[in-house]
Amino acid sequence: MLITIPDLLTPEEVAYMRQILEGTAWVDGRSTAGDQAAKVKHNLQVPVDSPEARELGNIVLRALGRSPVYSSAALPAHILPPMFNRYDEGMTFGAHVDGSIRVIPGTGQRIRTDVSTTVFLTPPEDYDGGELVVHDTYGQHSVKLPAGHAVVYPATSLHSVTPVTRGSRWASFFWAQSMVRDDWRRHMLYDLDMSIMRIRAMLPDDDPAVTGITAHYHNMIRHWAET
Ligand SMILES: O=C(O)CCC(=O)C(=O)O
Ligand SMILES: [Fe+2]
Repeated sequence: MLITIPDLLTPEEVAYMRQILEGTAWVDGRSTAGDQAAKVKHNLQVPVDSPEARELGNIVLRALGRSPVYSSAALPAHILPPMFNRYDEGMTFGAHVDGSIRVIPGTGQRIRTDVSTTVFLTPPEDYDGGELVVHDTYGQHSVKLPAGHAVVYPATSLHSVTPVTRGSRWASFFWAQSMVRDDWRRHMLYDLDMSIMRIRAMLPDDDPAVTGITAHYHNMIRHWAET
């Protein structure tokens, strides 16, 4: 399941983040990649433990907290500190699967990466190439979104970023461990939640159809969630 979240960040947040990122030190992105990914990874990143990454990461986390769509799609139990990357002309990230377990810097806590997110920070007209391509059982999905928009996809999928041929593509990316580790179950819960919202727009909240389907949603979560 691939879900886009329009306007996760406000234009002011994007502008502020870009201004801070302009002045930060960028390092080779291979520093945080596993063996296979490192061989196909050619980008730059802000060091995870830098003050800038922490401050900007908190802005992203606050934005996620405002997004019912992110909560419903990811059902996050833990979110890793958001990271920041850029692809200048000629940079790319070949096909890879993200490492399944990551450690939260500083705490040593291990997180299972179930859900991946990219938040675009550069307007699409400012660069060519740089599409995020996600492979799933239905084929390949190419994603390039306006600045401030996010895409959420299963960390289990093979994905890549096509070479940037003009300009520079900046983004925030991060992983969450979901309360529901199985992508198909998360997908069903997300579809059900969206249907409940549509039904609630048509019927009063005390209608037995609304209470019944809402109870069913919560009982499925109770059945499947690990907290
Ligand atoms: O830049 C992106 O959109 C994705 C980055 C990525 O796949 C990764 O760092 O593992
Ligand atoms: Fe990745």
